[in-house]
Amino acid sequence: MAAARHASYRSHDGARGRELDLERSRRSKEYRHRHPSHDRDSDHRRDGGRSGGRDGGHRRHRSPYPPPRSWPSRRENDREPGEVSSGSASDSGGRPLKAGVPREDGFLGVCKDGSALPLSTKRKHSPVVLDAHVSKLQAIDDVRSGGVVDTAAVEFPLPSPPPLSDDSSVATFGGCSSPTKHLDVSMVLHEPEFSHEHEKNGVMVGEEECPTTRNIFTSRWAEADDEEEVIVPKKKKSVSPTNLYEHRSTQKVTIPELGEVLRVQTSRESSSSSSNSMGSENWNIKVDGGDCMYVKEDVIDSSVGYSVDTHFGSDARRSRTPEAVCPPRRCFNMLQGCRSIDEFERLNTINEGTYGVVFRVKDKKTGEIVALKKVKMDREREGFPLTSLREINILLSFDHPSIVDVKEIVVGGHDDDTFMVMEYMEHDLKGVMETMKQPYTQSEVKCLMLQLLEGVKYLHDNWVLHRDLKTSNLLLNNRGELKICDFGLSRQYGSPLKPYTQPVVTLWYRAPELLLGAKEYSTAIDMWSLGCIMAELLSKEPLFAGKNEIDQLHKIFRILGTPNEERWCGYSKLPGAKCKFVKQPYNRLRDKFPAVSFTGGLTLSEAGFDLLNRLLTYDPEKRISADDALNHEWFREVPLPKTKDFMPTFPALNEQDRRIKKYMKSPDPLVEQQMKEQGSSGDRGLFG
Ligand SMILES: Nc1ncnc2c1ncn2[C@@H]1O[C@H](COP(=O)(O)OP(=O)(O)OP(=O)(O)O)[C@@H](O)[C@H]1O
Repeated sequence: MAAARHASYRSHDGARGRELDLERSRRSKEYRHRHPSHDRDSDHRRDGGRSGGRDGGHRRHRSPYPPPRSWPSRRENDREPGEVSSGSASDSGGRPLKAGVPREDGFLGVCKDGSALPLSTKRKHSPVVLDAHVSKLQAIDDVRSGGVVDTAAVEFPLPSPPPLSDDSSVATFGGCSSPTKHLDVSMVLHEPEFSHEHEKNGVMVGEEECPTTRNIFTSRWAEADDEEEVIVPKKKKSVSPTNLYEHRSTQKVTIPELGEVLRVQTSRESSSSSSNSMGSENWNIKVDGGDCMYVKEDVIDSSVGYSVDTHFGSDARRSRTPEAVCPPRRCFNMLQGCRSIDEFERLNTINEGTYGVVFRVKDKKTGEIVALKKVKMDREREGFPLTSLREINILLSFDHPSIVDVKEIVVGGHDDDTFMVMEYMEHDLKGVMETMKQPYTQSEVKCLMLQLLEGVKYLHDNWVLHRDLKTSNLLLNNRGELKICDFGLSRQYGSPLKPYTQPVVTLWYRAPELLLGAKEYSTAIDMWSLGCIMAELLSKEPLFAGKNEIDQLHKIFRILGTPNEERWCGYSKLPGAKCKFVKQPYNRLRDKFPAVSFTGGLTLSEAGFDLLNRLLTYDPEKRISADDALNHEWFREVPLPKTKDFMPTFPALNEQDRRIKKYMKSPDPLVEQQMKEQGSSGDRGLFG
C-alpha cells in the first residue's frame, strides 16, 4: 500500500518532472553541442569526481541542468558519530558558485492572457518591468488616473542580451499595427554610503557624482571590482548555458535592494521636466537608498505583430546571434488585465504581515475565490516600494506547483492601493501546526518536504534566494499541496549581493553565517531554513526559538555544538566568531530526534537524521543543496512519502480573520482590546 502510494506520489509529480527533464535535456543537448568542454565537466561531476580533478572533495559545483533525478546509493559517511555532514563529493547539482548573472531573454512561459506558450518557453525570472506603454507601473498609473487603457501586452522579460547594434532594438509586437515605444532601462547605482542624497531633475543623486549611467545590463555588477563581491567567490564561475550568451556579453541585471523605493516619472512628468538630462522621452525610476534606474524610451517599430516576440527577442537580433539559446519569457496582458478592486467582493481578512494585508475575496465576474495581498506603501516615501516590486516581479514570472501563483495585479480601494491577486490557499503551515494535536507523521513530513524542496530547487535553479523561508510562508490547501509565498525579501543572487546589512530571514530560521555577520551568502541560507522547518514538522516545535541574535546562536550551539575552524572552514574569519561562546559539545541533535522511542514519542530513522544533519550543517559550503536533498535516501525508504491526496485536511483557517483570533488569545487585555478594534472598526474601507 505504502509502495503504491509512493508510486502514486511519484507519478503525480512525474508529469511535471518529466516535463522539466525533457526541457533540461533539450537545453542540455543544445548546450553540449555547443560546449563540449562543459560536457566533460558534467561527466566529471556525474561520476562524483572519481575521474579526478581538484573538486572531487567536498566543494560543489553547480550543474546548471542537473541530471534527471535518480536515487543514488547512500554517500560515504566519513563523519564522526553525530557529526554534521560534510556534504557530498559527488554533488552534481551543487549550489552555484561565484556566479555570472542569470539571465535569459525571450518569454517567460505562460501567457497570462490565456495564450499558451510552448513548453520550452517556461519561465525565468525577470528583473524589472520595462516597457513604457506596456509597463505594469504605467498600467497602474493609467487605471488610477482613469486614463486610456491600451491593449498591449505587458511582458516580464528575462534579462536579455544587449542590442548588437542600434537597430537591434526593433521589437515585434504581433498583431499591433501601430508603432509603439520600447523602454530601454539604464541603471545608476550609488554605493550605500552616499547617504546625503538630494534630488536633481527628479533623480536622486548622492553627494558624489552619479556614476556613469549604464544600461541595466551593464550595471555596476558587471564591473570587475564588483566581481569580488560575488557570493561564494572562491569557486569557479558557473554560468547557466541559457545565460551564457548574456554572460559573454558581460551585461548584467539587478533588482535593487531591500527597502529601496522606485519612483517612476511618467512620460507626462518627464515631458514637463525640461531640465531632465535624458530628455522628455525618458522616464526615470529613482531607487532610494543609493540606486537610480533610468528608464529610457526608444521608439521601436512594432508593426509586425502582437504580444509574443517583443523586446529582446526580435528576429533581427536572433538572426545575428544564432548561438544564443532563446530563453522563455512569460507575458502578461497587464494593461487589459489591470482591473479594479471593485471587481472583487471581500469575504474576510486572512492575515496581516509586515508588508501587506491579505484578504480572501471573491471575483464577482467568475465567482472564483482568490487571495488579495495589499501592497503596503510607505507613505513617508515617494514611489513604489522595491520589496513589493521585487515580490510582484518574481511571483509574476514564476510558474511552479510549489510556488504560489500570482494571477494579476489590481488597483483601487481607499488610497488607490495596489493588490496582488493570488491563488487562495486554505492554510499556512504555522497555523496548521498550531491546531494539530500530534505532529505530522514521517511520511507526511516527507510529502511536505519533497514539495518544499522542489519549490526551493526551482528558485535556486532560477537564481533566486527566498531569504525568508519559515512555516508561516508555506501555504497549504486541502489537496495536500504546499506552496511557498512571501517573496518580499527574495532576490536574485547571480549578481553579487550587497553586503549583508539588514536582517534577512526570520530569526528562528536564520542561518548561523548570517547570525555571525557573513557578508557573502548564498542558497545555503535557504537550506538552513529548510532544516529548521523539517525539524519543526517532525516535532511540531520550532527547533531554535531564540529571543534575539545572541540567544539564537546560543540555542543553535547548545544543540549542534560550538563551531570551530575544523568543522566550518572560514568560521574564525566571521565577524561574530570573535565573541567568546561557551564551548558546547558536538552535537546533540540526535537526542531531540532519537532513532527509537520507548515512550511512543518522536523517532527519526538514520537516513532522516542524516538529511536533517546535512541541512543543518554549519559550513554553508558543505550544506546540502535542494537538488541533492531531493535525491536523499530518506525519501526512498519506508515509510514512503504520503501522496498529496492522503494528506490530512483541516478546517480552512484562512476563512477566519486570523488577526482577531491571534489577538483574542493575547494575555494582555489592553492589547486584546486594541487589536479587536483594529480588526473590526479599525479597518478603513472595504480594503483599507
Ligand atoms: N495566497 C494566499 N492564500 C491564503 N492565505 C495567504 C496567501 N498568501 C498569504 N496568505 C496568508 O497571509 C499571511 C501573510 O502573507 P505574507 O507572508 O505574504 O505577507 P507578509 O506581509 O509578507 O508577511 P511577513 O510578515 O511574513 O513578511 C501568510 O502567513 C498566510 O497566512
